[in-house]
Amino acid sequence: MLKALIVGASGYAGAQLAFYLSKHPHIEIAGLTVSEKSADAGKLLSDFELHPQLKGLVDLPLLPMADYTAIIQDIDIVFLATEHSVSHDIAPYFLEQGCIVFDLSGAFRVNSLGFYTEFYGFNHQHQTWLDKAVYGLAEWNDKLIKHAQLIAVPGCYPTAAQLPLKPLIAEGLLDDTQWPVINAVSGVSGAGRKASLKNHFCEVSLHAYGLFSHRHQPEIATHLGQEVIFTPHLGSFKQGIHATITCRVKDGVTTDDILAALNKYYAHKPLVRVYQQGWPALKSVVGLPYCDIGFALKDRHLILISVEDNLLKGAAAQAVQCMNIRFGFDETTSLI
Ligand SMILES: NC(=O)C1=CN([C@@H]2O[C@H](COP(=O)(O)OP(=O)(O)OC[C@H]3O[C@@H](n4cnc5c(N)ncnc54)[C@H](OP(=O)(O)O)[C@@H]3O)[C@@H](O)[C@H]2O)C=CC1
Ligand SMILES: CC(=O)N[C@@H](CCC(=O)OP(=O)(O)O)C(=O)O
Repeated sequence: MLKALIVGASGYAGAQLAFYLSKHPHIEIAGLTVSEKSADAGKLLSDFELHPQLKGLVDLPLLPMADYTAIIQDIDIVFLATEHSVSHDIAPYFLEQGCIVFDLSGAFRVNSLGFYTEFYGFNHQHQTWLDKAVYGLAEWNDKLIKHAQLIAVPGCYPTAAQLPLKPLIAEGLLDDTQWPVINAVSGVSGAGRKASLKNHFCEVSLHAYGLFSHRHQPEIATHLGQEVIFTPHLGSFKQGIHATITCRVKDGVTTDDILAALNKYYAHKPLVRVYQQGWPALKSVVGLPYCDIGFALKDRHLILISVEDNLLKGAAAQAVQCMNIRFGFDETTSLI
């Protein structure tokens, strides 16, 4: 059995990770941690005020992240389900101890120091680890993930945006003079568990945010190798991302070409489901680890629809998928 630690276990992504790991036949949860002064330190993760859905499944205490050396004993794998700057600060410690680290934050996703100053508001101090980090878009980077020590699990919006576009770019079907336009709506859990007026459920109706400035735009563009226009929206539902992506295809490209490209890359990838006709709705993926993709083509105008659960394929499920790939387990172990 491999021993895994989840840092930030009381958060939305951390609790989902704990659920998956509790079912995993090759993983033992060796520790669940929160911040040193967390109000939840000492409680069980399944406490009635935290994640009672895990009662009887993960009745483990949340340890305050005070003494790293005590926590790190015999740990093979660390999941960082923490805010970007926290992951940035603590990942090197675990890496230097030889742990395999899966970071769910954005702290190691783009290899550019300036990107962090501009979009994350902190100066990145770990160029060496940025150089070594592998971007965990599981369906596309499995060969690199297999040998990585630090896996930067993609953002929730970037996963939903890139999975439908990548096959079309790889097959040269898009007219690259027109940037794909990605409009995506996320549920409120995308903003994490900590309450604020901005993501207070009663205050949210449906609004766009981060116009031309959201940090996921450069993440998407970097890993697609294609500029995009990306506009995130917040909707009044709990979980899920629905992305509508409008692009222009090259002259002569047909519906069959689009379908053939999607099937070529995903027919044997169990966590991406391509609709052979029609397109998916959010309800088909909420609570499940899939990204579902459909499309419609009219003349040279293509609309791609992709849906995922932001906390699952957009975070915890993709992290576990990466771990399964990294350690040679079946990709879907404990996920489906
Ligand atoms: N929510 C989503 O849809 C997605 C989230 N992500 C990323 O995953 C990460 C976690 O997100 P999410 O679960 O939503 O966040 P939450 O705010 O729900 O949870 C954050 C967790 O981190 C803990 N924490 C805070 N500071 C520290 C610290 N210094 N040391 C240890 N633990 C700490 C919090 O507990 P406490 O404050 O009590 O210490 C809590 O357990 C973020 O980087 C986010 O960007 C990625 C994709 C999707
Ligand atoms: C609805 C909402 O607020 N979503 C978050 C993105 C989700 C997230 O946690 O960011 P990462 O995927 O980069 O880790 C945001 O827009 O900042």
